[in-house]
Amino acid sequence: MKISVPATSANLGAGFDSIGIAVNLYLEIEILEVCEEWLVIHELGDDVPSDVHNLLIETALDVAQRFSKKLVAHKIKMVSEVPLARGLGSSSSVIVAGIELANQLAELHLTNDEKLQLATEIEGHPDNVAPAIFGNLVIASTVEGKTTAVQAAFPECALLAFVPNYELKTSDSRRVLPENLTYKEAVAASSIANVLTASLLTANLEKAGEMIEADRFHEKYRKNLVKELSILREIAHENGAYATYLSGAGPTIMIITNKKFLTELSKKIAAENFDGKLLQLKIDTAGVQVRE
Ligand SMILES: Nc1ncnc2c1ncn2[C@@H]1O[C@H](COP(=O)(O)OP(=O)(O)OP(=O)(O)O)[C@@H](O)[C@H]1O
Ligand SMILES: N[C@@H](CCO)C(=O)O
Repeated sequence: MKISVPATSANLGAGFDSIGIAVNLYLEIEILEVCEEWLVIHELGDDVPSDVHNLLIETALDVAQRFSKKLVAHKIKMVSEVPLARGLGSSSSVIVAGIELANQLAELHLTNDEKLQLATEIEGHPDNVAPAIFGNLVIASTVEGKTTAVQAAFPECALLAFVPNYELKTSDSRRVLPENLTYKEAVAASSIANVLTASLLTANLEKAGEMIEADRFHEKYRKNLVKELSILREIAHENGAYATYLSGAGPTIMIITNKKFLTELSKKIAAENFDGKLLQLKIDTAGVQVRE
């Protein structure tokens, strides 16, 4: 049996901790034979455990335990196209895969809403795990432990991601955020997020782009952590793009543009010779998938 989970790009600026999209890079796990001890075969480097301490197995065991079930240890093959700690939801992809692993092995028959509730409790916020489960665009809210989400189609466009050659852990990127916002600032920031959502749902990418870049929740606090952001945003503006935002906690920078500008925009960005990869991505509409 194989389980695949898409990468995700969270926040879209003003949708901080709430809005995310699924994109076409995948984590895939294959469940192989029963073993004495859990074994995860992967090529993700020495920092990613291959035993019971791998986040995949930790998540699956945690979920099984919540339903008073025991899982039999298996050998698992894990292959991931999702770069680690780059703002494309690598931890969420493995958490969603771990929930699905428990779901399949312990026959829990979880609904997507139940998977989302569990995934949000484990990840801490819903904006990556929700699109990883449902696919497409998801707008979600978690308040006092209860997660509510709405999935929708993302407007027709092209996505260009610049993935820098350095890691930025979500925990480090959250450390620079303020503890509190004033009431006035919170109202302003959430009103921008409301118009962003309405613009996305009415396929108005010009207005959505304005609202993405008007974010007041996180990018201004994080911009010094990702020096390429302001330069790429300027290039994107000069080349007709709708919006540029810090994908998740960064350092990946996502550009939303009309397909007709993609080639020229890619050339202009490549000319900057930044250390990293430029990826043309598409929206994944399927979310987590299980195949025999
Ligand atoms: N396939 C994997 N197997 C095991 N652990 C993983 C895997 N992918 C990611 N992780 C764990 O998640 C950590 C990265 O999580 P982090 O939240 O910092 O970044 P991210 O999820 O890639 O980015 P973001 O949440 O901003 O989109 C890795 O350092 C590793 O510990
Ligand atoms: N909303 C989260 C996404 C990364 O996990 C953040 O920006 O910190």
